[in-house]
Amino acid sequence: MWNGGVGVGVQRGLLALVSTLLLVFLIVWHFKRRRMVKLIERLPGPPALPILGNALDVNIDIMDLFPLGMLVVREYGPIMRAWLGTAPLVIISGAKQAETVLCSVRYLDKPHEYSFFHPWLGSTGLFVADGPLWHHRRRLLTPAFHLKILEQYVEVFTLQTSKMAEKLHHHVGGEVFPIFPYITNCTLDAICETIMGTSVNAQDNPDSEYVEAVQQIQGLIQQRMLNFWQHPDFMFRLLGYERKQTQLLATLHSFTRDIIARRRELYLAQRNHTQEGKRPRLAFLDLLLEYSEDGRVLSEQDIREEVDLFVFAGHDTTAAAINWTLYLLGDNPDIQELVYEELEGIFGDSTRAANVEDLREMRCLERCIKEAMRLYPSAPYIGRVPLEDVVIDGYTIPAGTKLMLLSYALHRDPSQFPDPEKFDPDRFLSENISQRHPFSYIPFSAGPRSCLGQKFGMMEMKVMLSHFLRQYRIESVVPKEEIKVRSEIVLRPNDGTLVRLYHRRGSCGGGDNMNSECKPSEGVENSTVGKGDYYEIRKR
Ligand code: HEM
Repeated sequence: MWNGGVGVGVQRGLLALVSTLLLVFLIVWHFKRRRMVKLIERLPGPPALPILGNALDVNIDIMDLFPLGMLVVREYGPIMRAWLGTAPLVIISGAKQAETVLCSVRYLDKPHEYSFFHPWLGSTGLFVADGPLWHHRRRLLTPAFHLKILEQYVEVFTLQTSKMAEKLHHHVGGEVFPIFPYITNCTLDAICETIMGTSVNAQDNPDSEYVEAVQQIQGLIQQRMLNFWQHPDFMFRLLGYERKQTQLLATLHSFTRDIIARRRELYLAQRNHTQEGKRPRLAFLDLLLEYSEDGRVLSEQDIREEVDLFVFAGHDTTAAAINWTLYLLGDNPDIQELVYEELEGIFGDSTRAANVEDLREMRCLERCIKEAMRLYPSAPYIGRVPLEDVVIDGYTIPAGTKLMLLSYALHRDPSQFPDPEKFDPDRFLSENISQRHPFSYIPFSAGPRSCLGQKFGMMEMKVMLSHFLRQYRIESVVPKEEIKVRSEIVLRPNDGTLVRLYHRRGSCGGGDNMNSECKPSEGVENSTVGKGDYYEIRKR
């Protein structure tokens, strides 16, 4: 009886202590956040629950997120707030507001979620690094994307598209099939060959360990970003995802390390060649090897991280943009005919491959690509975190607040793009561009941290699309109003984009024909890069 009385007393005492501590914690927390909450609450935004904020509103199907986003930004305007639990999120969907964020070097850091890429891409690589480290890497890597260097890649893009066209051959004639997986494997082959100088043969061998690991790691990171309960490391571990990630990383990293080792041997052999005055620069990796010769500028690990980054940043984004352009052309046969006429004007009856001069002539195709990236930007949102308080459109946003630039909504602003859902490539005629705010269209982001691979991507898309459209007529099966997109890091079609294909060249079969005559482009022939070196590398 007496003992029981003491036990109850101790329990009550403990409860009172814990409650007091919790109360003190909540009061301190509340006062610390008071200024931030006050500033954020000045922004328009939907009503939020205590603690949960708007978390329940966004706990919906991944396909419904962007339609919901469109509704809220139309209701609350180009700068608005939401609460993800107790954390504020400022959503920007106006050109003027986007300009303030993207143009300032003070707001360059990326949100915490980007750190989920660290195990794969490292924490010092260009895409994920912040501050002075990012500056240094950006300066170092920019020369690798000089037009003269990119021109030599036209040949790779052509060869890979020829392969894709050949594989699509058996679908011709009215069968409905999803085209997106073909495009993804094609761009993966192209990026690996241009960045690492090595073919991964994703098109011939889509089930290879490396190809599967590239797809799966992106899926893991993607789902971790979207599901906040997987954010803490211990939860990620507890749910078994970390083990899976470690397995995938073993495959990915050992593959890249092996490539680098083999390429280094080749590089050293070629360097000796150079001393005789014949040195080619072949792949992006060669430039990195050059920087690392004395081990001071880039370490072995730095090189691996950058190579992995460029494979990641350069293949899915381009695949998605090619996919959406094809989808929209298949949905707008009259515009597809205009593109085909343009290509006929450039190539006539010839089945030769495109060269750099041809690419410059493809103005109608370029407008279609740009319009497709307006409606379906490969990177539908861009994250930033200001390092100090910033004033955007008259609102003070406290340092550390997560900013989300929603390009998907920005590109549908009716004040900049009247009748925004309509596919109208003429919006990109120069007289129409000059009427718009320069930040109303940002598929490659903008400002100092914009996409480094923009020219590379544009060139690749033009080569691949022109090659494809000269051979095939495409018909989209699902009308645009019924299209569902997955609101992920890269904007993918939910159904793989269902299409039908028809030959352009009747019974002679464009695919085979064009393959047989596919020559290295003039750009490569005339460039300063040593002729035939590409093939030399591939044979080895
Ligand atoms: C259609 C194709 C592409 C699109 C739409 C695209 C879009 C973007 C966007 C929106 C960003 C900014 C991301 C952010 O700040 O969060 C970005 C960054 C980047 N992109 Fe691309 N990209 C494409 C192709 C490529 C290619 C082919 C490469 C490389 C070969 C590449 C390399 C990069 C790199 C390295 C960055 C980081 C730049 C930095 O932080 O300084 N991209 N891209």
